[in-house]
Amino acid sequence: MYTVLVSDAINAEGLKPLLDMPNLEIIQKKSDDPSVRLESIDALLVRSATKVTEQLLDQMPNLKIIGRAGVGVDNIDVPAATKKGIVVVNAPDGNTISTAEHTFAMMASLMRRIPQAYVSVKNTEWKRSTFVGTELHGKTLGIVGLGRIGAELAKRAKAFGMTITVFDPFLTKERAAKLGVESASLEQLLQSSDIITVHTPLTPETKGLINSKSLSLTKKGVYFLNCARGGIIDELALADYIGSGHVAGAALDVFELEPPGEHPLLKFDQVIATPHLGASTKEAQLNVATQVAKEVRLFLEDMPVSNSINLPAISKDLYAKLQPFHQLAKQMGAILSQCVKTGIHELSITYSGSATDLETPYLTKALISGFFKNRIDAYVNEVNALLTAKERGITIGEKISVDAFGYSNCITVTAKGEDSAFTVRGTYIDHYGPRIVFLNGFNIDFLPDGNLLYIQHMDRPGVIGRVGKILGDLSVNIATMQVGRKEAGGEAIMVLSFDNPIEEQTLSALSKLEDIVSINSILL
Ligand SMILES: NC(=O)c1ccc[n+]([C@@H]2O[C@H](COP(=O)([O-])OP(=O)(O)OC[C@H]3O[C@@H](n4cnc5c(N)ncnc54)[C@H](O)[C@@H]3O)[C@@H](O)[C@H]2O)c1
Ligand SMILES: O=C(O)CC[C@@H](O)C(=O)O
Repeated sequence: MYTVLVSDAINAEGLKPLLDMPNLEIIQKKSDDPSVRLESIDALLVRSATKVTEQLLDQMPNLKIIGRAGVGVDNIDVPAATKKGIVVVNAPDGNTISTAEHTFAMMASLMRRIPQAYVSVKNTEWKRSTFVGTELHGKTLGIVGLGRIGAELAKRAKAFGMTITVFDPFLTKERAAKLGVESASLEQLLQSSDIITVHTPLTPETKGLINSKSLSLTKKGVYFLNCARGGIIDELALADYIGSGHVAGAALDVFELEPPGEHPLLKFDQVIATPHLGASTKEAQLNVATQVAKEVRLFLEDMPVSNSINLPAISKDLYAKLQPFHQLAKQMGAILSQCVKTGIHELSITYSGSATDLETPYLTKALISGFFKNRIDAYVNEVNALLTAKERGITIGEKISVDAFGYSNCITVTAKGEDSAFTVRGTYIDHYGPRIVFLNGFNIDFLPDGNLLYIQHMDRPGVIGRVGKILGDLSVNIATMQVGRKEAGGEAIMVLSFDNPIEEQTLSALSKLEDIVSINSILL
């Protein structure tokens, strides 16, 4: 049974993928509502109002996924979520068109003074000469950040006969040419634009990107737009430049603090504003809610998600290929963890044969998460696997090799400690399944699943029989048994599988047997 908390106003129809899911309860309440049992929540769905802070996450130990019905995740402490292994997904393109259209509407309104004229007419005035505007045609629009929204805005502005200058450090020449925009430095953009609009995410690099210094480079009479995030344009600096008459006006959909209340910028008649409405259309809200609900459902059904902020994107087709190896890698990590009881400082993973064609970094993370699963008292998954290893001083090495030891593919992992090393090798055989084919120096062949016993013993007559007898005497049924040795009379291993977990008294009885070197119970 999963519990999903929807803590912002999210389109109800869009939640259908979750509403249709069996064994799932949806609670639609604010996260600070005292009736909400935060500790029981598995998934949290938000827009921009809920601030998903580390403190909130600390109260949600069961939380596995946060879905943001929108683009910007600046209201979510993503590093804190990542550290806790919580997947963060968003709906990156569901509101692109709506936000681009809103930005365009704001630009046209700003230049033609439509909001001011509207208020005047409503006040029974008819001041035609007061509201003389400026055409968009022939003007240079400077776009800072040419991602999804910036690009859609550029298309619309071009249709209105505007010249587009773009500053985006990640913009390639090919994409600029394809969109018919001119790529420029921020300085060039500031100096040449008649209207400047920002469409970057709010990050430590973009906070205050437009500040007093940048404003001093702009043309007198320039206009500014911010329909991305409050804070990308320094609000007080902008207010100074509007106050001095250098900046002719601004259109703002977003503020550093929302709602802005009595804000210095709102005192200017030449500033128009909307209450963060960029994505507020029926279409966008349905799109983002559906997109994020689908993602959360996929995740809860153990399927790959495509729009995660802190997990690599894996398509359904790719995951279908990856899934058997993903499971194998997790099991190998868990086997290693239960066989190696001492501290380790390195996990070295080698992919061979056709396994090298797979998304190996993802498999490495799965293997590490399997390794930590029963070893530490924290939730470790692909999201925080590397971070967890780093925090515990474990170096991760990933290699590829052509030598697949006679198999078509294999994954080999070695855990290295102070003066010991333990190696596990696994393969996936089509139409047969996953097999562990090498364990701590011994060739072997067993299915990594269920309740296993790994016994290291001396290769002497009667050992296997004695193990069988003890288990029989204790009414423990052996499901399968595989043996392996390096040389006659030397050390050997046996791996047994059982229908039920092995009890402590069975382990104790087996460990007292002659010629037994060590016994490990492995639960997968
Ligand atoms: N007002 C609203 O309701 C609303 C709606 C949707 C999105 N947004 C905001 O708009 C932002 C952009 O959305 P998007 O879907 O276009 O995102 P996007 O990721 O497609 O585009 C962001 C662009 O910014 C560029 N960029 C990043 N750092 C930069 C920097 N330092 N200088 C210049 N460019 C930089 C990136 O290269 C990218 O091309 C979102 O992050 C969100 O905060 C607001
Ligand atoms: O939830 C909203 O309406 C705002 C969404 C918007 O700011 C976004 O980043 O997608």
